[in-house]
Amino acid sequence: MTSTLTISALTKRFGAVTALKSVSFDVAPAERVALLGHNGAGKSTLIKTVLGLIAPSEGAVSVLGHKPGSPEARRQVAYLPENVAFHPALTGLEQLQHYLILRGENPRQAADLLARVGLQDAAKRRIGTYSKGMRQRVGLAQALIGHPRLLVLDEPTSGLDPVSRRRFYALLDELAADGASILLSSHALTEVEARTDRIVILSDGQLVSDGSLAELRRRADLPVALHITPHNGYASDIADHLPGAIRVGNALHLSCSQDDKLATLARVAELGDKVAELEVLPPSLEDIYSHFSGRTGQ
Ligand SMILES: Nc1ncnc2c1ncn2[C@@H]1O[C@H](COP(=O)(O)OP(=O)(O)OP(=O)(O)O)[C@@H](O)[C@H]1O
Repeated sequence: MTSTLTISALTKRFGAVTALKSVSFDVAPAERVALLGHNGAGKSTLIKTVLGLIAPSEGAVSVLGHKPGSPEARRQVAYLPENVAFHPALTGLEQLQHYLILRGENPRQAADLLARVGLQDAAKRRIGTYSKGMRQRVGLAQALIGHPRLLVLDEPTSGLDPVSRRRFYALLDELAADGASILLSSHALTEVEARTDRIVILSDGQLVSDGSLAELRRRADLPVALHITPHNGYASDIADHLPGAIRVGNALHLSCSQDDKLATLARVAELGDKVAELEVLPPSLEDIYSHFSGRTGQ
């Protein structure tokens, strides 16, 4: 199947700064790909290159076989920036009609587009009265003009509440089901985990990981944590039976590699009634992200 987006050995330098270092990946039709990375990792630079706003220093980008920024590519790509700005005095309907006219499309589509993003009831209200989530949805409605094959979304849900985020991703799911590809940048692995098919992680301009969350989890091979709550008086017995267990309050904490998980659980099972409760905690998404991005706390 022909890729919607192909990025081949893309390098971008700004003077002495190399913002992207030989980055390669594809986005297939109907695929939802999250682009993650710390501040300055190169996400915006990559997005700008895909949109044709800046040229690669080396390597190539192809959007449905076209050069980014070419009229053919622009017709098929839509972009939603992190902070969308609209004219506050225009209604949602007027703003959309204006964009449709600029794109040479029939302005009558405005009401349908607004309904698609759930803004039908607010269509005739001034955008100045919209919440951030509503403005973001106007942005998405604008991005839907002309049935783009690739949607490029730069931190589309930053500042949105959990319900608005869920609605936003539900709409992206519909678009992907219609065959559109989605490339969205984010800082939050937790947020994109269930909503994207693949996660690409950039770190200092390099692609450090590319795969589904399950693949990243396997590749990271981070330890599993076990939290054991002993029945009264058995903490010492359990600690003796499980070398490496550390007492934390009333519980005992233990960690083991993925490969040792079953053997460790078998050791815990040997303790029988001495154990009141057992919790098995796989590595968190943040742990996985930190592992690949080489950073913590982001
Ligand atoms: N026009 C420019 N001139 C010089 N350096 C730049 C330019 N644009 C980006 N850079 C540098 O390139 C690197 C990557 O920046 P970029 O904006 O792509 O990161 P990012 O991952 O989008 O970060 P953030 O999450 O903070 O938006 C940074 O070191 C940045 O300072």
